[in-house]
Formats: sequence, C-alpha cells, structure tokens
Amino acid sequence: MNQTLCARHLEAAALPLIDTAGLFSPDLAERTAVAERIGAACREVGFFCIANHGVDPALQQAVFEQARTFFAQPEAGKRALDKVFSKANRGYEPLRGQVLEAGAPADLKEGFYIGEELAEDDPRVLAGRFNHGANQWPSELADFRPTMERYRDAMNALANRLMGAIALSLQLPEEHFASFCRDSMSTLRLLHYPPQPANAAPGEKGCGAHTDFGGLTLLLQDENPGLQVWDRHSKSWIHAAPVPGTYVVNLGDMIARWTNDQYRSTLHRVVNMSGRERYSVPFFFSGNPDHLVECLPTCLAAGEAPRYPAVTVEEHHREMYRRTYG
Ligand SMILES: O=C(O)CCC(=O)C(=O)O
Ligand SMILES: [Fe+2]
Repeated sequence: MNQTLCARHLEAAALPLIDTAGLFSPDLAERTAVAERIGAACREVGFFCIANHGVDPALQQAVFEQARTFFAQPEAGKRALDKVFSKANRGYEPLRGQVLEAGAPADLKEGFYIGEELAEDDPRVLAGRFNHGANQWPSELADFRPTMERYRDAMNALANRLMGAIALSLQLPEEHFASFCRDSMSTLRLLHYPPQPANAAPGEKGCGAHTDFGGLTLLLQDENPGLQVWDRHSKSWIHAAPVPGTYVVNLGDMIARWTNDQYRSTLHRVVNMSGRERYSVPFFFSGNPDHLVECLPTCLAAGEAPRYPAVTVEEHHREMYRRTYG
C-alpha cells in the first residue's frame, strides 16, 4: 500500500478499501490474493474502493476540468448536443432527464454520454445495434475529445483487469470473461449535480435509488460527497464519502445474474447535500452486446436452479434504458 492511502483515509472509508497493486504483478499468486479480497467485497457489499489502480491522476483531473467547462456553458450550447439527436444515446442529457428510481421525481443531475466512436458505415451501426454509433463532441472545446478518448481507453484496460480478478475470485480461469470483454459497449458518463435545493420536492434527489445495469462500474468522484449505498444489514444508507486517489467499483445486474445473486448488484443513490456543485464520472463496462449472460456453473449449488433466464448484453441494456428513459 503506498502513501496515497494514509491511515485517515482507511478509517474514513465506509466501503471496503482494496489495494489493487497486486493485480499488476506477473505472479498469479499475487493477483489471486487481490482477487480473493475483491470476491469477499462482491459477496458482502457489491461495492468497494480500489487504490493503486494505475490510472494517471493528471488524466483524472483533466477529465474533471473538461466536464466542468462543458457543463458551465449556456444551456443552448449544451442542448445543441442533446442526446435526442443521437441514435446511439450519446451526448447531453439535461437536468431531470432520467428517472432512475421508479415512481420518484426525475433526477437532479445533468449528464453527458460518450461511447465507442463508430462510423455511420460500420456494420453494427447499419444493423441498428443498440447504443452503437458516433459521439456528439463539443467542437469548441479542443481538448474535450482527446481527453475523454484517453480516459475511456484507460478505463477499458482497468475494467478488463478487474474482470480477470472477478473470474479468479469465482474459481474460474483469469481469462474466463474474455469474450464478454471483447468489443465492450462501455459508456463513459459525465455527471453534474447542483446542490440539493432547500425546496426540493419529496423524494427529489441527485440520482434516484437504483442498481447499475451492466457489468462493472468504475466511479470517479470529485471531493464532494453525495453517493449513498444501501446496507442490507442495518437497512440504512451508508454515506460513501470520496476517498482521494481511489475509484468506487460496483457490480451491475449482469454480475448478479452470472453468480445467481452470490455477488451483489447493490442499490445506491446520490443526494448532494455538500452545498457545492458535485461532479462525478461513472464508467460503465457493459460487455460485448452478443455475449449471453447466464448463470456460471461455479455459482450453482447442487439442486439449485438459476434465478434469471439467460439474456444477451444487448437485450438486457435495451430493456433497462427503456425502463429509465420512458
Ligand atoms: O454520481 C455518482 O456518485 C453515482 C452515479 C450513479 O450511480 C450512476 O450514474 O449510475
Ligand atoms: Fe449507479
């Protein structure tokens, strides 16, 4: 563990904090030792923080800088890139554009979606595959696109490594999820939460209670707290204050399907009580659209039946977007 993780941070961490330096070791035993800690966190909480993940802090800061600059633009400039203009769900999502918690008021956040850049004549785009297509880029912000593309590459690499650890933690070969990871339909999402208004409607909050749809989520937060994670033991919300230098990692619904709920896709929400503007950058690693997600053989006890029918990554995401965007 290096000095980015001081004792104060360890005490403050409400979620399990895992040093992932060992995942970069050529020694399988070292990678397996980290994987076992990850496996325990996946079973218990479904959320954990990782330190020593290898992502350049300067790149993270550049992402925040670009996000702040983008959201600070006048509304009309942002609306010019509204995701209604995209067939691939890319671009700007205005405040109250999504209802993540069924029945609750719309979310007090604005966002920006970025995915893999695919040309109009890419066979997957021509075939109308879900969320496949070109991005909408703010052309007046020269550094925006290269920064986001570098960051997406770094996140894809880290997510691949973490999927290897998850495989090891489930007594599977490290490369078990290789076909899931190939050509992953990952999404980078920039989020901006205004301070929670004093006159908020009942139930109104930054992000309604939800579980994530996909595989892994890697969340970069600024210094302003807001994320809350449901604790099934105490039946209360844990305030997951940001731990500098770490990512919050959580499991999406597909990992719960693979593991028959042995690994948890845990409910979480955001309430920005910090009194400041809060920025966060979740990266959703969703996997190959054709991959069939079905219960893993190592996750089925004798006589036990899978709780979920097999579903492809694409079918699953189509349905989840339909539910939260109406
Ligand atoms: O902003 C955050 O801290 C969490 C965002 C989130 O849960 C999501 O976008 O799925
Ligand atoms: Fe989420």
